[in-house]
Amino acid sequence: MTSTARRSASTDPASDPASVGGGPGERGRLEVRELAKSFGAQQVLRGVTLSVEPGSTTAIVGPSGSGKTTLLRLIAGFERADAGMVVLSGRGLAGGDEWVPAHHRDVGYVAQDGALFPHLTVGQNIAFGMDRATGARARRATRTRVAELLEMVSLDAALAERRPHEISGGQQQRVALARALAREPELMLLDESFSALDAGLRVATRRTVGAVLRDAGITTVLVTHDQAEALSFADQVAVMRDGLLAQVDSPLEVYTRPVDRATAEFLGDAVLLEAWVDGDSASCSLGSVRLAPTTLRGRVQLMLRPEQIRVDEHGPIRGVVLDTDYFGPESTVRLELTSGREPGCETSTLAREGQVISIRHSSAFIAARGTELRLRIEGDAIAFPPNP
Ligand SMILES: Nc1ncnc2c1ncn2[C@@H]1O[C@H](COP(=O)(O)OP(=O)(O)OP(=O)(O)O)[C@@H](O)[C@H]1O
Repeated sequence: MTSTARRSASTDPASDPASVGGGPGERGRLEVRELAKSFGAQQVLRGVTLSVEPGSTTAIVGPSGSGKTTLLRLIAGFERADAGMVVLSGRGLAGGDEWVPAHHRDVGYVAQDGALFPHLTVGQNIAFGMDRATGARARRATRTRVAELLEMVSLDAALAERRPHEISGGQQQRVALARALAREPELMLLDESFSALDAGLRVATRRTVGAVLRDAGITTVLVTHDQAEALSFADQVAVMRDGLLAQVDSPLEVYTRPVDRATAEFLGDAVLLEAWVDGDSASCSLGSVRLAPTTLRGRVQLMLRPEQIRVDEHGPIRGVVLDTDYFGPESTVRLELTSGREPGCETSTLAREGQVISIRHSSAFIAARGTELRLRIEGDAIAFPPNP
């Protein structure tokens, strides 16, 4: 766990904005403390604490209805929390006696559909948030700034004269970002901002937007339900479940060291096996598997990512292909484990012929049903408490 995550997991509710994080001098530092919010009888946020370093990017992921958008709206100032506080650059925005309205928060917000004004041109949309310019010189300055902002988001300045329906969805999202950037916010909130785009455009737009925000040093919080997007876009991933953050860590840590089974399964496919801890390894149907550090003892549930189980002609584990799910560069192969370990290879007391596992495999070679493959495990497995 990173130091940021450890701080984020703290339950110490600070009441003085200036004492939170790095204090007033730290432009762009976001601190969210113990935020709670209910709608009627439904408690949607149950004490969310999160630190975002200045200029860094955090992705909030979680299942539908877990409270991601509500958290973002509280940070933006579109809703009031029942308890807790929001501090940006050492300035209390919400909590205690503090309340700064949304339009005074130095916070940019880009919605899923961009929410451009359809009756205004692209240029007018971008200029909307800028100071009202009067006089020829001020109008020229606005035009120059609009052109700069269009260039910043990799759009041709000629698009300024078009209306939103005359440009593509990806271009609309970039215009929405340019409009939000025009106000030079300290914090940018992206609410499912790439979800409406198709796969290729989505990756390209995400990359451009990410680079613009990083280069401008703007602290960014992205809400997404897309795990791959969160892992690739952010410096820090916050996994939300039932109104709480289950884990806040680097993308690598949350994926390879998830704190519990639900987090592991939410972030990607998981191979889960009954196992028995034996020192720093565990015995399971795949034999003896090295464990990531754990305090658990005895019976556990073991988690491996499918890509950790590799096809290797000298591997000690054998399985017969049941079927293959092809999806472009990779396939998921379902295998039934068979006996017949190599001499000298430890036989697990939990070894079970007939157990079915899924692995990920390069699609360059598609194994036909009935083929016997030999396998080995790469890296450490994670131990979770056993199923009750
Ligand atoms: N203004 C509101 N009034 C009543 N209930 C609300 C309101 N806003 C959100 N909710 C409820 O709060 C819960 C969390 O909603 P929220 O939009 O924060 O979840 P989410 O994690 O962003 O979900 P999704 O990924 O589907 O957008 C949902 O059950 C939702 O119906």
